[in-house]
Amino acid sequence: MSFSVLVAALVVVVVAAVLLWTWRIVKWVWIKPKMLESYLKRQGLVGTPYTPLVGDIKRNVNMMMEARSKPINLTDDITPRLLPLALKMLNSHGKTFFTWLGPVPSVTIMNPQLIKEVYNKVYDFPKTHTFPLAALITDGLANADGDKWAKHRRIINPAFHFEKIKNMVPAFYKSCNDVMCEWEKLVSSKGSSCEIDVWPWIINLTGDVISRTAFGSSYKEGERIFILQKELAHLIIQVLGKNCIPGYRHFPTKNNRRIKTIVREIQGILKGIISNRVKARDAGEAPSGDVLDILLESNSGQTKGNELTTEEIMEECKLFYFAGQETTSVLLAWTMVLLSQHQDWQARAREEVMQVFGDSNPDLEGINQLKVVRMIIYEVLRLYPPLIEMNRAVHKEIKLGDLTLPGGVQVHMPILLIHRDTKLWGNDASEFKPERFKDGISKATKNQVCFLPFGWGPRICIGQNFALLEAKMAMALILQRFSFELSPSYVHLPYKVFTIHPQFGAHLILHKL
Ligand code: HEM
Repeated sequence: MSFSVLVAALVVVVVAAVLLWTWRIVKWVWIKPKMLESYLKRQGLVGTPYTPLVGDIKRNVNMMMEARSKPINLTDDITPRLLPLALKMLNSHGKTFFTWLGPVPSVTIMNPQLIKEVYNKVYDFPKTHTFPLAALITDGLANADGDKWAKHRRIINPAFHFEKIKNMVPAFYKSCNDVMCEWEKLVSSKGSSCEIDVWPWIINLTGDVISRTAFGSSYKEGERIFILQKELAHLIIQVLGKNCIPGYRHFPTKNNRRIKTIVREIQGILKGIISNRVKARDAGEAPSGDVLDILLESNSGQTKGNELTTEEIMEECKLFYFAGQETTSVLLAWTMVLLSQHQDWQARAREEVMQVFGDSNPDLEGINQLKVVRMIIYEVLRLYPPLIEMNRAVHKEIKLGDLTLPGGVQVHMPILLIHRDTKLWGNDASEFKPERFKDGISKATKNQVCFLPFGWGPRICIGQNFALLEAKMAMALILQRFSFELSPSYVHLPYKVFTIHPQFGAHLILHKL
């Protein structure tokens, strides 16, 4: 073959490859989104106009930035700050519409019947995997789908049975009590009251609880994971904004390099903890009853080939840190802020705690009797759900109520808007009224699927009993020892990181009782 023929062949191959890639990109960025858009519009659905590649990401960020630039009062509606685009669409087009997550149409639903269907059909509506980087902290059960999810859930379930969690109450007490003692020292150093930003303390408290309950005897190594996970989450949030730049997470930037180093270090620590535990089990040493032990026990009871690998157990342990710590800390922070604002409810909750425990240490039996505290926690979860929205993917055409959803779209459930929907909760939906939960969740919701702080259906939060017990223990101890109010320096700025954080902390004035 002559040289010129070789060059011509090469040129043909290169041109074909360029054409193929151009076609793929055009299809991804324009043809497919427009086909999906007309499919949805033919069914009468209204949506935002499609902007190639970025969709509504930029619009949403701009709206959020604008909302964030204006300070709000504690009594103001927080939804325009947190879900501005969904709220605007809801107000102008009703409860079902679509917006764009990049080139993917995201169909918002708020009807409890449809929501129930989506949550129940876990195989038809899997997780979305929109942000691959987020999987570095939330992989494992929360990110798995289909049979893999079912297998992991079956093996992990025993670790979160109430029977097991109740044995962790002393660990909850220890972590909460340590923080109370530190607050007492701070308050005493200033007389009988003192301003404290309780937010960082609460983050450490919940991290400490997970280190103790998940890794018991390996608590110190667990603490190091907690510190690294915190840094990792912070770095990932910075990179998420650049998600629409293809391959950005692989660029050798300072952030990306640090992310890789942290991931390696966490994996090294976890591998060490797990292999030491496996050795201890093999040597017949008594298990310590922490989450890891129960998980290993459940795993060893599986038939050959059905167990989780060490890598999979490591992923689950990482997830417990993030899922358990991030969510419970925001629940506690908003509970303290709202009880500072609603002093009448703070007094009622304290009265109940004092009636049940007096000056004694809170225990499981007493915690189960705390009805007012439970009502307050539910109401905080309704008004400030740590996860304000949830998404599911649609891979192949499926009916959902009267809609037919094509493969390639997503379903979006705006939990925060559903929790404040006056049609579902009454005209006082935006008010803090814990009494709506006095006869339990089913009465408050009139048996509709509209109270979703922990999700719903087979994938409902595996750690909800754990979180509620921990939150009640923390609140019982706080109410027993302190009264609290908002400090003049408190600025009410709820903003979304993964969950809703108090942007400038939670500055409260604590009075020693
Ligand atoms: C106030 C505290 C908490 C809240 C509000 C919360 C919320 C949620 C929600 C909404 C989901 C479902 C997500 C979805 O369907 O897409 C979920 C799942 C999950 N949560 Fe929680 N969570 C909390 C505490 C915890 C704790 C303490 C743990 C563990 C220590 C935990 C572990 C998990 C796991 C592993 C999943 C995935 C379950 C599955 O997909 O089968 N969570 N959580």
